[in-house]
Amino acid sequence: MRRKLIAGNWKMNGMTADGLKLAETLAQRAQQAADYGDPPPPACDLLVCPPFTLLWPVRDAIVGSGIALGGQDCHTAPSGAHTGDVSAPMLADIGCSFVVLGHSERRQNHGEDDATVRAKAEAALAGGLTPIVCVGETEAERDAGQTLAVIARQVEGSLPVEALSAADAGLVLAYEPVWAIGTGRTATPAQVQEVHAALRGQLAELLGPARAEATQLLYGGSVKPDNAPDLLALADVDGALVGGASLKADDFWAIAGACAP
Ligand SMILES: O=C[C@H](O)COP(=O)(O)O
Repeated sequence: MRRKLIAGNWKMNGMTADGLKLAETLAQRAQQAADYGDPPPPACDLLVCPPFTLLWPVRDAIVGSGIALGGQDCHTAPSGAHTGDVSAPMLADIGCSFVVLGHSERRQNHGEDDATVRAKAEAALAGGLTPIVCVGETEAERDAGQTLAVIARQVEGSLPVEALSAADAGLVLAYEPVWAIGTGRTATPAQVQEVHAALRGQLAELLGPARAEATQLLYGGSVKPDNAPDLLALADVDGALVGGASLKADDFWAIAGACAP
């Protein structure tokens, strides 16, 4: 049985006061749920991925709450002359256990291709982090009937298969249709399940059936409290990568609460 993961990708949002308030609110709720069962603890793991500037204060705000911390990107190298970059060991050092890689905004805005994403995922594994590798088709690709082919190509190119096999480590795969990110347009449950089932099948080919069954597949793209129950009930959806709604404690908590026990 795969436990669900609800991950908040704060993207480039939050000054110190905002980020701290959000993190403290989530931590208080998680603590209260764990201590008193009121509200009941969500039947999922929680993860927040703030911008680099907020990692330290958010780490301190959520310590002991059970909420995990993640970065939004990392470099392929562990250290060196890479101005403006942050490495996987640095993220691990500050308390991160996850890192989001290959998000479509990085692919589009920073020209990251599959090979780069794969190298970053290898670096993340070597640095002790669990990579959350993102894939997703554009609207034009979906309209052209290329969705499954595009996703398969991205997975083939982005997944650090050898490193995963060698390290016996895990990763999380996130399906994020580009046309659904930040648009308020969510993929239908049928569209999501079709892609996630294909992802599970491809993982079985690449990593073997047991690891494919154990790998968490997240959906991302305008996940909100009202659509979360239907999406999270799908057979091959093991959680959500939440953008905009993760910036509101009530919404993020409600999405987590939509995970069936
Ligand atoms: O990483 C998160 C995704 O890009 C989804 O963002 P969104 O929930 O604002 O659509």
